[in-house]
Amino acid sequence: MPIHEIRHPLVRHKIGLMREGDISTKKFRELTAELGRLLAYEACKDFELETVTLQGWAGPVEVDQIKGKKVTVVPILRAGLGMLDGVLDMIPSAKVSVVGIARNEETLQPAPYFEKFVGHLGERMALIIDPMLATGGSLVATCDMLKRKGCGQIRALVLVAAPEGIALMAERHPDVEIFTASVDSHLNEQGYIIPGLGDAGDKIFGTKLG
Ligand SMILES: O=P(O)(O)OC[C@H]1O[C@H](OP(=O)(O)OP(=O)(O)O)[C@H](O)[C@@H]1O
Ligand SMILES: O=c1cc[nH]c(=O)[nH]1
Ligand SMILES: [Mg+2]
Repeated sequence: MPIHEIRHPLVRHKIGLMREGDISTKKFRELTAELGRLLAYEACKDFELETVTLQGWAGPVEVDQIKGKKVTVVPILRAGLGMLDGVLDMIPSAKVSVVGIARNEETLQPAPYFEKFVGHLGERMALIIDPMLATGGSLVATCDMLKRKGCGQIRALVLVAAPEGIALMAERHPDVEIFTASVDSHLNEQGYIIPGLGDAGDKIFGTKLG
């Protein structure tokens, strides 16, 4: 399963800024959207082009256009919503499918609670978005759902990935390519990524207690 850790300086800089312990909700949210944009840019870089002829200002001109690519972006609620606007800035014609999964904080198992997929998933590439790939349970469950609906082309965009989650995806969904701003060190006993970002959902929505 290919894992693409994007080493572009803008990505390295922005993911670094997100690690500041007392970062504001506003800043965390802005950086999440910006990195969503940059990861989407990378995830589309092998899309096929075709040449079409337009009437330009000085006569006919041949230009490149993306060849009939149908995409559905799949945010995993809640935290995945933080990346959605940035990804749609890059792929404005994409349809959006939504999956709700809550990770049980004791067992770390994913508990799906919502799904609403667009049609014709067999013809679309799914771009799953979620800031955090920790144990991998939530991403594996989302890929399971998409494949049950007939989706055969899946990519995942995550801000930070733990080796444990990458390994689970390699075992369960080796065909799914993952694009990330950082492969981090490990998970702590509570299943949080170290050094990581903390609880991304709480930071995006401002629900952190205390
Ligand atoms: O790889 P995993 O071990 O499954 O953990 C990662 C998941 O946990 C977080 O969501 P959470 O369940 O906390 O929900 P939230 O987005 O509503 O905060 C995160 O956004 C991922 O979806
Ligand atoms: O480090 C982690 C792990 C799961 N979910 C998060 O938001 N952060
Ligand atoms: Mg959370």
